[in-house]
Amino acid sequence: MIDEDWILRVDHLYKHFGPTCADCHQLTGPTQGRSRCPRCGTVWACVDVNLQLAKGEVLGIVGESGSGKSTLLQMIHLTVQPDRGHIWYRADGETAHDLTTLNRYEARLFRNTHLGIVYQRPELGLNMRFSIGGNVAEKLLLAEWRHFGRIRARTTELMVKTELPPERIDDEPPTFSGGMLQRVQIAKALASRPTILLLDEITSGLDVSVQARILDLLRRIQWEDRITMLLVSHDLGVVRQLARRTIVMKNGHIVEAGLTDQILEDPQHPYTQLLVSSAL
Ligand SMILES: Nc1ncnc2c1ncn2[C@@H]1O[C@H](COP(=O)(O)OP(=O)(O)OP(=O)(O)O)[C@@H](O)[C@H]1O
Repeated sequence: MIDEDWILRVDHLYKHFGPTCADCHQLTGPTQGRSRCPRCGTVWACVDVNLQLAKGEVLGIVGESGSGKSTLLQMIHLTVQPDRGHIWYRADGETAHDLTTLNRYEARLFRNTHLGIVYQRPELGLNMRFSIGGNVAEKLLLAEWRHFGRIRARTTELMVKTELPPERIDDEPPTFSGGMLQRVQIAKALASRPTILLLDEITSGLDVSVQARILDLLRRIQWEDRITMLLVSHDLGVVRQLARRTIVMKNGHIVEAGLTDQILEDPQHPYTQLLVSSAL
């Protein structure tokens, strides 16, 4: 990737949960095979994480449960505050802004305008008591859309785009199937035309055929809208279908990064070799 091409850049990002002690760094990490310090109990969820996202690219993040993928995504989503490090965002032709310096109001507006997120569990991304129209409206109101007619028209447009029946605009999420709920989440995430879409294990737990249709949909959206995506999964098989580049996380650290095809063909780190052999 050309260095000047990035829209999002994460520099030396750290996040821990716990009191920390003098031995934390020696006792945790991929070499030790643990994120939790056995002396003080602190979990090192992300340690010195660096990455760049080019405009319009899909970057995969793979790693086992607890490797720090969701924490990284939440820091980029500005819902978890990093301990240190920077998250730079740069829109077309603009100067870069460090998102970690935004106050709560600015962060919320940025999140609702420029970012969309889809979770594995629909109840995290949707208000289950609001209709589909209400859920999309919630996101648009937070992005400072005010016109009821425009909000309603945008919702119908998004339902068509995500292959949901528009006549179900007033139905509530519990009446939809698992695959449809992921489409509703995608529709809501795309509502304000964000520049970056964050996807956290969104096909885990779905039937293979339903999973394939969701991945097809994302591929089409990425193609049509040129939207930048960060795709988190424990499954290299899912990531390979969408992401040209992939980073591999283990115990809070990035242990390998590169072109997905190259990682699959010639994994360098022993943990990646294990991931690849189990994905084949
Ligand atoms: N709020 C929190 N308080 C304490 N520990 C946390 C908190 N959030 C995350 N952790 C810990 O940080 C580590 C990384 O968690 P994270 O959810 O980012 O991993 P993950 O790779 O996304 O795994 P999973 O796919 O299971 O969610 C885990 O050990 C987790 O228990």
